[in-house]
Amino acid sequence: MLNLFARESVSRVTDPIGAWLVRRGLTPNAVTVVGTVGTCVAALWFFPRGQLFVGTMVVTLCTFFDLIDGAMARAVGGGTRFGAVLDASCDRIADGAVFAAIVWWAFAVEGDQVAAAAGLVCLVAAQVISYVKARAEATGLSADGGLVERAERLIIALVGTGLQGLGVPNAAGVALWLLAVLAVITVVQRLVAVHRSAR
Ligand SMILES: CCCCCCCC/C=C\CCCCCCCC(=O)OC[C@H](COP(=O)(O)O[C@@H]1[C@H](O)[C@H](OP(=O)(O)O)[C@@H](O)[C@H](O)[C@H]1O)OC(=O)CCCCCCC/C=C\CCCCCCCC
Ligand SMILES: Nc1ccn([C@@H]2O[C@H](COP(=O)(O)O)[C@@H](O)[C@H]2O)c(=O)n1
Ligand SMILES: [Mg+2]
Ligand SMILES: [Mg+2]
Repeated sequence: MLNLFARESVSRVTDPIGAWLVRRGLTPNAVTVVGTVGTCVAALWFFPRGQLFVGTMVVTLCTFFDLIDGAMARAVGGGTRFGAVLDASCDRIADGAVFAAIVWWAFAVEGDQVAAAAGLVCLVAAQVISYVKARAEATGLSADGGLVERAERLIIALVGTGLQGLGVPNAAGVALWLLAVLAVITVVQRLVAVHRSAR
């Protein structure tokens, strides 16, 4: 949804930043890798220590690199095929680290097995949502869209951890269960889209 409706407005902010970074000599691939490493290190450092609010802020900042790398690619004339694969692969690594760190927090710090279970569903469903699209595209089919694409998934999870970090009880658990349900629905939506596209 955000991919459809927010991308243009976000690009108005990110495109000038991307063009400026390119002029400074940075490459899209470097920004993709730095953002991914930053996201992984921040999530795996802060969340398992129970530092949810600061962790949410740093992870959020690092995920913005993913909006900038595409803007830089556009500034250099559309990017490369390797860059597109690197970007999508790094997204999967970052998503894995974010949800693994939240599951770790829920299980080891909170002792909340119900939230940890929801986090595991989110972890697997997030990977499958993207895999269905990638596999469909590799076969010449399409499977775009769905209720929770990557931006929505990150926003729901990070609002949950951010609010929990501010002291709102069960915010992360509620966000994880909501996201788990929406993510499973999205897997089904993408499979239906592939089926339609195959016909
Ligand atoms: C009181 C509590 C406080 C809590 C505060 C925290 C709240 C958290 C709030 C926001 C966090 C937002 C993080 C969102 C980051 C979004 C990054 C992102 O993933 O963008 C997605 C997309 C770019 O996608 P890519 O092409 O790089 O990746 C594709 C994606 O991985 C697909 O995955 P799938 O959906 O299939 O699972 C793959 O299939 C595909 O292969 C792959 O290419 O960009 C967009 O969708 C554009 C719209 C994003 C809208 C984000 C809204 C963020 C809100 C504000 C942005 C303001 C911009 C300012 C930028 C400043 C930069 C310095
Ligand atoms: N290192 C990179 C990163 C991205 N690209 C290109 O940008 C597209 C993604 O743009 P977003 O605005 O959605 O982030 C991606 O599909 C590539 O075409 C790149 O070339 N190198
Ligand atoms: Mg990107
Ligand atoms: Mg990306």
